[in-house]
Order: sequence, then structure tokens, then C-alpha cells
Amino acid sequence: MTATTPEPPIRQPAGHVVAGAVFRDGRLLLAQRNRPPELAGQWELPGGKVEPGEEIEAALRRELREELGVEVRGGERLGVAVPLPGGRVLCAYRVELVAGVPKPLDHSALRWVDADELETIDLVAADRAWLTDLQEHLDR
Ligand SMILES: Nc1nc2c([nH]c(=O)n2[C@H]2C[C@H](O)[C@@H](COP(=O)(O)OP(=O)(O)OP(=O)(O)O)O2)c(=O)[nH]1
Repeated sequence: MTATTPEPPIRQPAGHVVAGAVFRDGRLLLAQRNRPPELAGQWELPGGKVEPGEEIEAALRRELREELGVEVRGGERLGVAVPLPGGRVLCAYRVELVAGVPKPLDHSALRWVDADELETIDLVAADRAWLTDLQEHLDR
């Protein structure tokens, strides 16, 4: 009889979280989280987890449609990939608003910020990695 080695556990590939950077008139759209308790009240780029087999741009379109009620296109990477606790990876993408007016369907509030406001607002910690990249597109 041959000894059998137990199969290693199947590892889920690290999940990808997409965040959309929408710019308008020198300002960036930020959304205020309402969950989980440790992030509630902080501001972030709208977005969320990519579903298995989903393309990045499709995930951005779906998440911003669900969260803001708008249609976007594009998806040029902006800044570094940020590792999140739990093995997920967070990336920001520049998207263009093509239809609709953003509404906080899944957040407490929305706000358009300029470069100075972005620096002082209570941004989710992970997103601070993109400060300089985001500010390049913003008015002071
Ligand atoms: N959407 C988004 N999530 C962020 C950002 N920065 C950051 O650390 N995160 C974290 C918070 C969460 O742990 C995770 C994404 O969660 P999410 O709640 O937005 O994703 P989702 O809409 O797919 O989630 P859910 O409804 O299934 O709970 O990434 C950001 O700028 N945008």
C-alpha cells in the first residue's frame, strides 16, 4: 500500500477590491462608509469586491451603479496596489462619469473634495497610499 499525502487545502486567490476615482471640475468624489463599525464615518473611493470571473472594468461599473446609481467607464490604474487585512488587495482606477448624478445609495454621504480637503478629511487608512496620485488631478 502506498502512503497517501493529504491534499493541501485549496487556497482562494486573494480577493481584489476595486475603488473608482471620479473627478469633476478639479474635485474628487468621496463616499462616507456606514459599516463596519471600525470604518464607519471614514471616507473612501466608492467600489467593492470583484466577483469571481468578473473583469475589473465590469466590477467598477457594477459597484458604482449599485452604490451611486451612475454609469461609468474606463479603469486606468491609479497609484499602488494596497494589501488589506485578510489577504485582499485594493486598487484604485480612474473612471469617467457617463450618466447619472451620484447619490449615496450605500453610504452615509457623498462629497466632492479638492486637494486641500482630501489632505484633511478622515480618509480610510488604506486609501492614504493614493494621496499624491489623487492630488495630481485636483485643484488647491
Ligand atoms: N470600496 C472600497 N473599499 C475599501 C476602500 N479602502 C479600503 O480599505 N476598503 C476596504 C473596506 C472593505 O474591507 C473592503 C471592500 O468592502 P466593500 O464593503 O466596499 O465591498 P462590497 O461592496 O463588495 O462589500 P459587501 O457589500 O459584500 O459587504 O475594502 C475604498 O477606497 N473603497
